[in-house]
Amino acid sequence: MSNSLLADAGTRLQDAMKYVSISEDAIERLKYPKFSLNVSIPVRMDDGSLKIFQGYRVRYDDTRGPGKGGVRYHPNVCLDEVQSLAFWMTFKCAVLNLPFGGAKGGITVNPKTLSKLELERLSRGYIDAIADFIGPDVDILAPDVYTNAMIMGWMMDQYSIICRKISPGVVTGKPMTMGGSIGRDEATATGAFFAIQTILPKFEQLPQETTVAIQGFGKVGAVLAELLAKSGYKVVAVSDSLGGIYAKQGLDIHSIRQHKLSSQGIKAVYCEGSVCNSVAHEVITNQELLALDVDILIPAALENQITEENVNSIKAKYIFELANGPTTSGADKILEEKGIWVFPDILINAGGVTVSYFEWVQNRSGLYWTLEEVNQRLEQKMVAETEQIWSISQQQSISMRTAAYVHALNRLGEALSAKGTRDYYVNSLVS
Ligand SMILES: NC(=O)C1=CN([C@@H]2O[C@H](COP(=O)(O)OP(=O)(O)OC[C@H]3O[C@@H](n4cnc5c(N)ncnc54)[C@H](OP(=O)(O)O)[C@@H]3O)[C@@H](O)[C@H]2O)C=CC1
Ligand SMILES: O=C(O)CCC(=O)C(=O)O
Repeated sequence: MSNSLLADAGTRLQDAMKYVSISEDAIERLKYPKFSLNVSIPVRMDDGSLKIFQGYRVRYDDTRGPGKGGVRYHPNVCLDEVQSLAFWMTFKCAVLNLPFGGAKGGITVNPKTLSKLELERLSRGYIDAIADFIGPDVDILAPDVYTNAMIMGWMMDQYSIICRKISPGVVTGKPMTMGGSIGRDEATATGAFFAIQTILPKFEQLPQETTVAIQGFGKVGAVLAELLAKSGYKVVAVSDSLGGIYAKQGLDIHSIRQHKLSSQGIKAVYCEGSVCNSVAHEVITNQELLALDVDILIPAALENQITEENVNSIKAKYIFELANGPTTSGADKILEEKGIWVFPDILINAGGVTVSYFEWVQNRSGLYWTLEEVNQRLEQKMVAETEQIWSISQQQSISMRTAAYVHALNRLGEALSAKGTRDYYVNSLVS
């Protein structure tokens, strides 16, 4: 592990290693991504010019099943970030005991500058470039930052065209009309809600006495904000890429969400409006939001938000990580010393991939479930794994993050050892 974000992610492995009895060979294997692909994607722009975009797909590990993970469109996407996101997917799928390994993809692009047709050509071009390396039994895609069901639909369609057969199982988070699962759009937030509702009673923290600040008001942050507000929590601050708003008495999340959703711009894909201009409230920066004196802080945007530089300003009692990798390992240690509880990404945001798994199962069986069935199964899994990680944390006197890695490592170690030694030397699924 030589580069920074992945190296930082890897320190979590080192911390957890002390509490598991799996082979050194298995740990050594898990320190490196199994397979990283970097592609150039040519796109004919609306003005007739040709633009080349950089795309990535990383399959970090596929010992427990096909690679699984989202695709991010963002100007800062790079190989190091995608490898780190794929690392986290590996442990997340093991935490939830899903029959998947970890993968992730991305394109370096500001998608808000593209027209809908350019976005479609880019998405189809990405699949053309990586088609040999993905598949329903190889590596399965899904949405992440600035990608959505519409984009997943284009990707699934392009893969089906290339394979000359309808292949819904290659992508999850699709539109319902193309084999998507009911409940997937809200699943990451719903899963986090189930985990929060399992954890807070252990601290005798009641919803109506709990203030919440949420950074990021997209597919996961906005939905969780609304779920929490509906259940009596006081959501006092929310933010997006342009800044945030704060109201001591609590925000009207439903109206703010409606404002954001109704602000789809002329490009007709991304919301151009910000929470900042949705209602008349005190406007704050993202840094100010992180430092608010609230009970719960929920980072739901990007990685590296709580760092050694700003950690001492954090006043929340509990941090629930809805984003992937929002807390650096250095900041984590300081939060622990300060007695702030951190509930880790690989557990808290795992509801999305769990319902992606349900979607993949439904695609394979051809039988589609009701929202009640999806949410019942999601709740069962989130509550069971949250309780198990809580027990490990209490029994071993370790943080919830280290406990989550211990839980995942035990499952990964078992699978690696069941495979024997060949897998340590041969990338069997990579031709
Ligand atoms: N979607 C999923 O199923 C899952 C997502 N996650 C993780 O959750 C996080 C959010 O993903 P998702 O909601 O899907 O993404 P979206 O693209 O739907 O939303 C991202 C949100 O973050 C905001 N944002 C972007 N940059 C910043 C910034 N620098 N500071 C503050 N806010 C910012 C965006 O603002 P604006 O609206 O102004 O663009 C937007 O509100 C990511 O870390 C992702 O990896 C984890 C598991 C599953
Ligand atoms: O639904 C999925 O497959 C993965 C979602 C994702 O990218 C994530 O959990 O970070």
